[in-house]
Amino acid sequence: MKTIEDLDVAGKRVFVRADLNVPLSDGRITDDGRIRAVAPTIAKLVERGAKVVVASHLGRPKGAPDPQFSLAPVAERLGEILGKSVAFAADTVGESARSAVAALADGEVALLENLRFNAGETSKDDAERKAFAEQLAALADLYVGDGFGAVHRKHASVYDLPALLPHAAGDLIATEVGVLKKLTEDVERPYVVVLGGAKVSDKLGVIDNLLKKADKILIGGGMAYTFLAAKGHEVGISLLQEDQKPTCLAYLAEAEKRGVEFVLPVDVLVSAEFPDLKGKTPASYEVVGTDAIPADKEGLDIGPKTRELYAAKLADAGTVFWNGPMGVFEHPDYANGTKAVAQGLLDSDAFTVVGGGDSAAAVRILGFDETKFGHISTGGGASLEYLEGKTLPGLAALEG
Ligand SMILES: Nc1ncnc2c1ncn2[C@@H]1O[C@H](COP(=O)(O)OP(=O)(O)O)[C@@H](O)[C@H]1O
Ligand SMILES: O=C(OP(=O)(O)O)[C@H](O)COP(=O)(O)O
Repeated sequence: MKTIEDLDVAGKRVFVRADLNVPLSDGRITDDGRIRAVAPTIAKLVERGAKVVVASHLGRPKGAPDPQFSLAPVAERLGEILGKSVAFAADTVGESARSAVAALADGEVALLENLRFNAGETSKDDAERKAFAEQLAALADLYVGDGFGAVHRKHASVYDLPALLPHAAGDLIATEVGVLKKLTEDVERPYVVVLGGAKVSDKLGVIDNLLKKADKILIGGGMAYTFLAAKGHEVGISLLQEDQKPTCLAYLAEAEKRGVEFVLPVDVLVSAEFPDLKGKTPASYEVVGTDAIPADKEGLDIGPKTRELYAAKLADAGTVFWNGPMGVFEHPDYANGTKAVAQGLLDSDAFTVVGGGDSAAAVRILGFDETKFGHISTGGGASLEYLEGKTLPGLAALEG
């Protein structure tokens, strides 16, 4: 893979595909980790006299403009981090983008509006994706892929665009791949994988491969309920991937066959309502065993017994990979499971890797010192698929 040092960027328009998918609350950025992570690449290009065109997705808008997913607040924050103003284009490939790029002097930066406001970005139709990539290619001379969190997506700006322009990997991708590669080689054992979060359908599949590598797998967050339901428990109105129940049962059987400790929550915090994440008014919840979840309630965090159990399972770890918060950590009443796992990582002597936009944000928002972890990856799904040994579209495209 080429690096940005291999590109002659001075005076050229350089398209940087970043992952600036940061958590927002009421239009305010609650954690800027992903912006800080890619800023050194942008600063290096600025230093070398490039005209830098930055692009990213944010959230999952449905292929059309949706103001709640605008990158405008990110342009401002990126400018603060870089210490220079960042022009913001109100569209991605339209008049605003064209004029913002045309107005760039050497060493200046513009951020385009959310790539996913265009249906072509995520289209499953190759021709539609390529057509959008061609529109993006018209805005630049060179391409730098540095959106590690999105390299597992076969999307126009990640996969198709690098084929149209001379390209290289940015420094963030190089660092991420360097660390994660170590976890695919010989790891210090016991190797413990902790999985949670809300992107259940995306991430259940990776367990198949992790069963061949890990010594213990601890499940929490929204991921737990499909397993509990598969085992015949009532899960009320919790996150559930009904069609994946047979897969979950197969994983549990395979874990037993291989001697992998597969651990599910023994108790959870349940509520009839999703918490108020804006005002953070106190939640009303109860702690129940996972064999006693009421039919009209939703599981929103792991309970105190599970916190203790997971801390004990982490204590003797040699290596830990963790993706996905244990609960709806954005509300203080449901943050204790995530805190306990973060603390469990720090209390062990293990080499610890935390991956994922929300997991990394959770660690910082909950007050942990990020430098105490072995590595904080900007990608959750991306790092899991990398650990699976899969060819990731966004990395393969940079190799070609
Ligand atoms: N039990 C749960 N029910 C609903 N959402 C949950 C639950 N546990 C965690 N979450 C949510 O999961 C989200 C993060 O999931 P995900 O995107 O998969 O993680 P990451 O970004 O770290 O890869 C958080 O917003 C959190 O509120
Ligand atoms: O937040 C992301 O992934 P993650 O939650 O797995 O870390 C990336 O920005 C990818 O977003 P997507 O899962 O909507 O494609």
